[in-house]
Amino acid sequence: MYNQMNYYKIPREEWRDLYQKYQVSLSTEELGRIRSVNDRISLADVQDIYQPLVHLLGIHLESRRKLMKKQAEFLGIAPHKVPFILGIAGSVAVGKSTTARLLQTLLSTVYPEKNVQLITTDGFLFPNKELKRRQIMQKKGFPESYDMARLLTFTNDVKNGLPAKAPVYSHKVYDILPNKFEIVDNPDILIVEGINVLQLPSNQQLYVSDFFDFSIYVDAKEDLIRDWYLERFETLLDTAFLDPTNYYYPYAIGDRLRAVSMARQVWKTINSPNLREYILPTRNRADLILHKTQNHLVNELFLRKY
Ligand SMILES: Nc1ncnc2c1ncn2[C@@H]1O[C@H](COP(=O)(O)OP(=O)(O)OP(=O)(O)O)[C@@H](O)[C@H]1O
Ligand SMILES: CC(C)(CO)[C@@H](O)C(=O)NCCC(=O)O
Repeated sequence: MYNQMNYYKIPREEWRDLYQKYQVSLSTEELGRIRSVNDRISLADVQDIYQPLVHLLGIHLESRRKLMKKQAEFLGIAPHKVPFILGIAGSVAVGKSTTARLLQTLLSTVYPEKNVQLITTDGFLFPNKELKRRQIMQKKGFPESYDMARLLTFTNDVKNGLPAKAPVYSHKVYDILPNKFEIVDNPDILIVEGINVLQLPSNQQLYVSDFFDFSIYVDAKEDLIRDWYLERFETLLDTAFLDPTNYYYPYAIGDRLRAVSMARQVWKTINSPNLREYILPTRNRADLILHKTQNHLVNELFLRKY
């Protein structure tokens, strides 16, 4: 373990051994659930990286619960449930949603009595129509393309125990789906995943992360992330092939090399500048940085000291 500013830098081999004695072996059924999140997830990573992480999250959950109880006693009010919110940040295509779904599965396995819900901030993008009206269609994912006020209200409602509705974005349609919502109601744990969760909205006084009890930044070298983006793009083409309503259909039936070169261009002109200018600068706000290398394997972790 090394000291690095306000983080402990922990190599994989050390992290793996930290909580060894608490590790539980997963049943075939549990492994099946993990496989259904993404069948390429390394089971060595599940055991060596994500299981200790769930243990650490358990420590935070418990201390948060105790603090809330003591604070209620101090105020002389009845203790009430305050959902624990876990934020997951990082670049487009770095693997936030895969990490989020994996943690949802593991947390639900370790704490079967807890209701663990998950949303992505993609749903808080303005619809394409509004992006066009504002002439920022080429800035999808940049801070100005999100309705951050709505995301803040949503997070505030969840913390206050109110049912909250999150709009839904579809990669397949490349737009917000009209009249479709995810309802978050009475969770014990809510995972909020998105490129912007550690950003400060320009015209607001609050960070979304003010509502977080723990935050994770998923990190990797940009060249690798770009490759993962391009690989995912090709997978999207493979599924879009038979569906003319799919946004990617024209690319799927056209020349493959041209389609991939178009995706490279999107990376270069949209997702890469967004990463460098707006996402990467939020990394140092995270409580934990998960650093990935080839094949999404985690090689080191940075845990905030205080
Ligand atoms: N742990 C992992 N093991 C193997 N493959 C992974 C892992 N995490 C992510 N991937 C793959 O990397 C690609 C990007 O992952 P994912 O869609 O989860 O990223 P994301 O950060 O949520 O992207 P976006 O911001 O665009 O929604 C996908 O093709 C996914 O299958
Ligand atoms: C929806 C976002 C912004 C974030 O997940 C991203 O996946 C995206 O669509 N970016 C716009 C450029 C592109 O098509 O990749």
